[in-house]
Amino acid sequence: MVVYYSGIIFWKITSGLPLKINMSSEPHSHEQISDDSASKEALLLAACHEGNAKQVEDLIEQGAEIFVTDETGRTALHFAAASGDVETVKLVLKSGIPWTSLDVGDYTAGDYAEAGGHDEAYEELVQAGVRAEMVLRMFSSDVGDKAANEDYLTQPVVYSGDRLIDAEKNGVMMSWEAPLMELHAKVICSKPGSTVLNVGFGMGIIDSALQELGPGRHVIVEAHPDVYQHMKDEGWDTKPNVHILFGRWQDKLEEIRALGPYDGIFFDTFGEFYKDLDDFHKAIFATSQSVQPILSQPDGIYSFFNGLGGDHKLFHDVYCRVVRADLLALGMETQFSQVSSDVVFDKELWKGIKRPYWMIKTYNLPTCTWAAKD
Ligand SMILES: C[S@@+](CC[C@H](N)C(=O)[O-])C[C@H]1O[C@@H](n2cnc3c(N)ncnc32)[C@H](O)[C@@H]1O
Repeated sequence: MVVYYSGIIFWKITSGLPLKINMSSEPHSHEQISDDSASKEALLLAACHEGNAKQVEDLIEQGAEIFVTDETGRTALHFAAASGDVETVKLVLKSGIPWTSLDVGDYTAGDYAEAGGHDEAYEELVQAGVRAEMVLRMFSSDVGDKAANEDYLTQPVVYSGDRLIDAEKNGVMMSWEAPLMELHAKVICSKPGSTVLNVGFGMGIIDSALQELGPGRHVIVEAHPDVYQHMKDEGWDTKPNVHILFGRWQDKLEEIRALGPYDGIFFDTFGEFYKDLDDFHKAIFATSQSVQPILSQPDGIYSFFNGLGGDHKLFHDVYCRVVRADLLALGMETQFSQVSSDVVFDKELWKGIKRPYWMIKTYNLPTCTWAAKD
């Protein structure tokens, strides 16, 4: 953890500007840049590093290319963020450098702002991210990526000690999440006898925690045949208060509804995208004169595994805002409780896993309740 968050990043920020500037492949190849313009780019990155917005503006006007990186992949945005000067950050963003830029060490501009203790610059980056995501969705397709989820569902998964992994060695679920799942269970099952719904069984960690809390009815939706078999091997199909719906939640909505409404709902699937999560929200919170929502009103509580943007804090912070705004549009208010997730910085934890899916020291546990009606 120390190396990831402070060691390398600190070295990078204090290392100053490397003498050599590498041009990114777009919009110009290396060969297209003359010596003269390359020195303008060096000045531009230096001005960003100093947080000198006026000089950055002048250099851009003089034709300095903004889409440059240094030899460690730092963009003008990384340098502007490191300076902490909000005007420079704004200017660089306005000039087109994406808020999602990563350097070769996989650091965002947000990491640089944070390492320097520049809260305002960090906030500017978050706001830029939220705006960009909101605009992007206006142009993106309205269809969730069914193919990716079906791909996952047709490949075998394996239970191996503290983890459930798919055919490509992605961690579908890992036991380090157990303390989080226990908290999620308490959030959605606040009293014995509750009717609860969990979408995605995985290792059954949240379902075991829910059972401890004595729900009256406990519905579990699971789509993977190997996971379903595992559930049966463990006797989940014979527990008196448990109903298993085997299939994709998208195909089980009628049965889900018939077994509800629910006092508590939890959602944690795999191989799905933000669009799928948003679709799930639309399905469970939708109200109309003829149809009651799947989550009971007014006291139902909803939560979900909040791994959104989980490999970069800046992406995660942006998506916490995006999901909160989307939920509010559906009549739900969201509170995030901060829970330490420091354990994920233990290198041993991710051994054998293709890609760590959570690399942030604080987990934002969402509790969503119906917003009061005026
Ligand atoms: C991350 S795991 C859930 C872990 C669980 N929260 C626990 O405590 O162990 C995700 C589960 O969702 C299942 N899944 C993936 N896509 C699904 C879908 N469309 N509908 C229902 N289940 C799905 C996966 O097979 C997997 O078992």
